[in-house]
Amino acid sequence: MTSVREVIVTPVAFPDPPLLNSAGVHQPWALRAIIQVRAADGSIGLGETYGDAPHLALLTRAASAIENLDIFDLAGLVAKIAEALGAADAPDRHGLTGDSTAAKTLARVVSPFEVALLDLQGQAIGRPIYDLLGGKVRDRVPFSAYLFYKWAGTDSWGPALDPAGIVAQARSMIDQYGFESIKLKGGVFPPDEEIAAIRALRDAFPGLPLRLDPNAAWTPETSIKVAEQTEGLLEYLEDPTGGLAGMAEVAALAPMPLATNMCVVAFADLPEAIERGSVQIVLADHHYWGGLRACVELAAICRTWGIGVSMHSNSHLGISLAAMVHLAAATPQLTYAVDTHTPWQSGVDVVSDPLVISGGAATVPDTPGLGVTLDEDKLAELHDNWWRCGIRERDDTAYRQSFEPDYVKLRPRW
Ligand SMILES: O=C([O-])C(=O)C[C@H](O)[C@@H](O)C(=O)[O-]
Ligand SMILES: [Mg+2]
Repeated sequence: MTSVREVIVTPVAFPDPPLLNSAGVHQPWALRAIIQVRAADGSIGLGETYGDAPHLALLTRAASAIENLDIFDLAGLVAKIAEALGAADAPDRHGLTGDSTAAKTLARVVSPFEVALLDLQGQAIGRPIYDLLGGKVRDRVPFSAYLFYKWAGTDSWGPALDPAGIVAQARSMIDQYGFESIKLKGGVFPPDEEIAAIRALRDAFPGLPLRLDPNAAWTPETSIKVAEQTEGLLEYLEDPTGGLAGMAEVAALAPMPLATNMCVVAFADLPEAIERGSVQIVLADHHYWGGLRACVELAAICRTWGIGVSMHSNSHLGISLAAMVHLAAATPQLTYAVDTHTPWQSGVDVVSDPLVISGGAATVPDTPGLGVTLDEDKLAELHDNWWRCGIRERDDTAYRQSFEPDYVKLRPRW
């Protein structure tokens, strides 16, 4: 038996551009936590997750609870962490991935440890993680260009505050990464301006599928109007409005499918969503669904009910990217290009061999486990950033208010 000898949780911070969304604007540093699980034979499994202080406190509790666990005992992993957390809940402040509950908090805490144990299992048997998830159905995982309205920052992207700026951002991102599908983060400007940006993208990139995601910034009435005005332009409309009832109202009239990473964010949300017909596509995200295997289960439920599967992203580094690629490789139902914030991270990473997105896709690694290696020097540097940056919790609203004191987070706003 190979068991867990030691677990190290390291908070890190890396520069993040001023990206706008319906909660406010990204702070200058994004927080993550890097998990290292050292097995008795000396091998190390890696995981990556959110780095907000309340989440970090729970990760630390979980880390001590799993010492001596068999690396193949994933049921034991969940049981031990559930026992360590009790009814703890650590909601985030932005609400961009829906409401928090104790069950979702448990899923969020379990996730990076599950990835790290799968990494160890893969190394132990000499197989890539996708083989532990059922096998690879694709060799390349396509990603989408994830566009944001943004302020000028210290980054090289420049501001994007109108349709021309968004088209220029798309062009530059597509030139660098070869993306063949585009998502625009909306909910920032009045809907007419965002519709104009979508039209400008359609004119500039005639063949590429487009998505718009205002993170529940609109009422159902506004959502229906936008859906009508973007008929034929969007592959899907993501979270136009909040809640399963509101989404169902929109879905009944929208000419395109509705997708979500806000109203179906846990298994408990699925029965009502299915009954109401609230969404046609669910964005899986192993970071809050409870890990890679939980997302495979989610995809199976979606297949049963004829719901499509796409994949969500937050600001992340190369361990999460590798985990997302293994999951996407092993999920036949995932037929949409995956979201990623990778282009916004300007090459900063904690791994020495990050997966590369080129030609719009990442090649699935066939090496044992996750297929990426921690760079101790980079980890130390990003951990030092965490000490220096002073940010302990993501708060897009407060950061925007530091520039615009009258700003309030409103959902819906329009
Ligand atoms: O698809 C989404 O809703 C997201 O990716 C949520 C993220 O937090 C995004 O809005 C962001 O990074 O601001
Ligand atoms: Mg979304």
